[in-house]
Amino acid sequence: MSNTLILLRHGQSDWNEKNLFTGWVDVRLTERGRSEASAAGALLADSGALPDVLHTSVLSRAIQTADLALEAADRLWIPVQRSWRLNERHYGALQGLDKAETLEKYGEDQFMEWRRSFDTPPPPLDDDSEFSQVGDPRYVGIDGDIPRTECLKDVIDRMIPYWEQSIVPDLDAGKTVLVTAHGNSLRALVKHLEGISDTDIAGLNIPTGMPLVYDIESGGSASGPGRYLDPEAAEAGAAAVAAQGR
Ligand SMILES: O=C(O)[C@H](O)COP(=O)(O)O
Repeated sequence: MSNTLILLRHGQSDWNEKNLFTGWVDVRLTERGRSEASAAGALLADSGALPDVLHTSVLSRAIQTADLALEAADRLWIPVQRSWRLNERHYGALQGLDKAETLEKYGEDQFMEWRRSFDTPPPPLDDDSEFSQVGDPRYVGIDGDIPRTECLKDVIDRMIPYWEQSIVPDLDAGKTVLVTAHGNSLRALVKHLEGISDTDIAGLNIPTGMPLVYDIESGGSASGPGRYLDPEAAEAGAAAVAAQGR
């Protein structure tokens, strides 16, 4: 007997539209992002994948996306748990930089190493940067320090404990679980669920606002690969993410 897990990357954000590295900077959805989120909720309702519980990051773009999707699916009332462990990868000193300018300045290899390598973080962000999260009240009580940069491996290390301790128990209790999060925190979770290698994960891009559904066995293993509810739109969205900066 398996239970349903729905992964949903937030809709287009202001900084997605402007082509800026975002990470932990708390930007909001664009109008297009809001429509993507509502359309995702309508898809959930149409497919009968109605969430019983929501897990989100503590970043507004994921929270807005969940609210809009759940409104469209008439499930605004479900219980919610939020955790910084589902946040986007901290993009270090790249936060706030233009992706195309960064590609031009540092070249393809360095750009892709920072963007998609498994274990090379970008340079750390200074605490006095306008894009730093030091002092942000939502991170009071965070165990350990707020990251100043992260690679994908770091995201896996801080996200998997939350998966195991908070999300898997909901699935094991028979609930349909919606997780609204981010391009790289969801890449980390998909890598874990599908056993994707450290090398091959570089080729995986998660589109904005496209529900990705897994059947999860007791204990948290996926019974097969994830399936997008709208595979054609998801493929086009993933290609657009891959092409950012170009
Ligand atoms: O933080 C960001 O800039 C995006 O959410 C993800 O960016 P990426 O696709 O360049 O990793």
